[in-house]
Amino acid sequence: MKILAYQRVETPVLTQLKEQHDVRFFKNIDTNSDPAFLDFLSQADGIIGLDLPVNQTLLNCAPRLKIISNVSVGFNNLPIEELSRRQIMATNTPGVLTDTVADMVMGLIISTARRLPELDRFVKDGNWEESLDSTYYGTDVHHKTLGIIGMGRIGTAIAQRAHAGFHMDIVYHSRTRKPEVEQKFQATYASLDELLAVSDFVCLITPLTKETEYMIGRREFKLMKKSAFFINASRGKTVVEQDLIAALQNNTIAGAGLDVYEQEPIDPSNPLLRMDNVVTLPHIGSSTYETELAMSQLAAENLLAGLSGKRPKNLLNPEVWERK
Ligand SMILES: NC(=O)C1=CN([C@@H]2O[C@H](COP(=O)(O)OP(=O)(O)OC[C@H]3O[C@@H](n4cnc5c(N)ncnc54)[C@H](OP(=O)(O)O)[C@@H]3O)[C@@H](O)[C@H]2O)C=CC1
Ligand SMILES: O=CC(=O)O
Repeated sequence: MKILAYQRVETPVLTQLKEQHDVRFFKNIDTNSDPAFLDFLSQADGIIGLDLPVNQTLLNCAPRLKIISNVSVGFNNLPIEELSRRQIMATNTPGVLTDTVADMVMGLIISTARRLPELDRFVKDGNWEESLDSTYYGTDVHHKTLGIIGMGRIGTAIAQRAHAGFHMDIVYHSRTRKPEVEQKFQATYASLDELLAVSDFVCLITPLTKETEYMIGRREFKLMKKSAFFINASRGKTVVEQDLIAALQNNTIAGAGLDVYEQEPIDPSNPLLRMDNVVTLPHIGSSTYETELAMSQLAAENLLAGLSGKRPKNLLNPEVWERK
């Protein structure tokens, strides 16, 4: 089988795949014009990789394609209906990254509230010359109210940490109520507007879909407390980034902790990069040695199952399988 690997597949997994199949790895290329990529795509039976922007044009260049296996839980890069129409399977990697991403979100909350990166820079720049005054104080995290938008796998793992470790009050908004989460973590369900109004930390961790695209903008920032911190680990396009920048510039909210952006990698001229009250991470929610390896392994299992006529464990479009 010919397998196209894109952007991120961990080396041990790539090596294993290469033992059985004809595998080509592509990184940092233009998927619209790179001749070697387009040539291999025209023969590819399967694709494995991170965030390949899949559209009609790309699919028209891939007549043999049977499966696209994302090395991520998010799959907003895949046009699922179009893939189904073409009888191409799509898979993702849910679960194996849940705890790692939740840990990172707690890190973002604490870093933002306690100003850790800013104060780290302060010390390293040689500015710590006397005992610090209130200019450098942070904000408590423990016993505050955490609003989680998107109470799925990762949202639940964040709630567990915040409840058990930090004694936070959990308020959440999701498409459906989660009785188990409410009972286990004493979480309260709220409308989006209610959540925004009561939360000290607003944490966004939904998938990017037609419904969640730009769900947080000027109106929503205005509903938040002036002292609130906004944390986004979902996808950049769930937020109107210009409105976030304005909310931070106008002190509509107190700060933000971000792992995702409208444009990734972020443009160096983006004003978010020059704000001390904003912690900016380079989309590293799942990026630990253990978890990236587990994601690549799961993605490879999904890919190999699909290519050998078995039902992949994490099939996103079961209709393709049912029509076989
Ligand atoms: N920064 C990073 O590195 C990472 C980011 N992510 C992002 O996190 C997302 C969530 O992952 P995961 O928790 O595993 O996914 P899940 O599918 O388990 O959870 C998603 C949750 O979002 C809720 N949701 C969906 N649409 C809406 C909506 N319109 N309004 C409110 N809530 C909504 C769902 O509600 P319901 O249960 O009611 O359907 C569900 O509870 C990924 O899709 C990805 O975009 C993931 C991993 C790493
Ligand atoms: O952003 C990462 C993912 O797994 O989704």
